[in-house]
Amino acid sequence: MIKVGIVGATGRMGQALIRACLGTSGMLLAAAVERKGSPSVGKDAGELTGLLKLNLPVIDDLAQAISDLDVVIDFTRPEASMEHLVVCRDNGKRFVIGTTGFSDEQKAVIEQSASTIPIILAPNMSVGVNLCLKLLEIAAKVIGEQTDIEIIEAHHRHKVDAPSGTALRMGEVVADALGRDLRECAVYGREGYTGERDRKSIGFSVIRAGDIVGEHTVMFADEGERVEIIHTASSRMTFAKGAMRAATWLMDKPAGIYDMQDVLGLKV
Ligand SMILES: NC(=O)C1=CN([C@@H]2O[C@H](COP(=O)(O)OP(=O)(O)OC[C@H]3O[C@@H](n4cnc5c(N)ncnc54)[C@H](OP(=O)(O)O)[C@@H]3O)[C@@H](O)[C@H]2O)C=CC1
Ligand SMILES: O=C(O)C1=N[C@H](C(=O)O)C[C@H](O)C1
Repeated sequence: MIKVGIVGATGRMGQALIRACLGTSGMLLAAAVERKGSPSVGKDAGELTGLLKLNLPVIDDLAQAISDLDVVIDFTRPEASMEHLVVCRDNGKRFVIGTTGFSDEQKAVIEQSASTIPIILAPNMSVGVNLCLKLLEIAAKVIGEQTDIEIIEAHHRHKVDAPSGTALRMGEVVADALGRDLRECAVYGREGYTGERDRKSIGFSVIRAGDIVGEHTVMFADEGERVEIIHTASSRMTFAKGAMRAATWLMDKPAGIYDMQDVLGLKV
């Protein structure tokens, strides 16, 4: 059995992760961790998820449980994930990170830690989004130079980072395929007298509303025709199942930094 620790256990993704873990044969939910001061600490992880009692109380310190875990899955906040990274690194444990919104400095620390432990860092663990990333690479190479490229994403009202990690990764994939640097060509929202569009720019538009799980559209617009690659997530279970697949895949991997393209064998 793979012994799994889930941090952010009572969050939107944490709840889906617990359900996915319990529904995956070969996996054992061995720890459910929340932030210090959370009202969930001490309550049963199964009952909090609306399931049967698991006799697994939510704890508030990953370090308490780490020696008993094979892999830690973290969908929380960048600052929290950075703390959990240190616990995993110091204890030689595999780490699956779904959190988004990291700074460049935080990403550099994650990459350094991957010289010691195996880490998966992926802004979107759904199979469909990762297939879309591959399709985007092809589309950018075929029609990217002649088209205007715009990325539109929509998420629920509680999301705290923008654009989404997925939208940014989509932008990076397209920019890389075209030999552009996203840091130089990205345009984040437009307002006022903007002037005409810079043909080499990649535009980002963000919607935050209601309970939208996650929608991403990448538009390649020419005169006379337009290609759109669209992904719509209708349930968080798609991300949670991807995280279980990632954790299982990581079990026999050496130290290093990986993403879902590695897990799904899409890197060629
Ligand atoms: N890679 C992927 O496929 C996906 C990634 N995400 C990303 O996952 C992250 C979480 O999203 P979501 O579940 O919607 O957010 P939520 O706010 O619902 O959940 C985050 C959870 O983390 C908890 N938390 C915060 N700090 C700590 C800490 N120090 N230790 C332990 N737990 C902590 C929060 O507790 P409290 O609420 O009490 O503060 C909360 O329960 C986001 O960055 C999101 O973008 C989301 C979906 C898919
Ligand atoms: O916060 C979310 O909900 C999601 N976040 C991820 C992101 O930022 O890309 C993935 C997914 O779209 C849901």
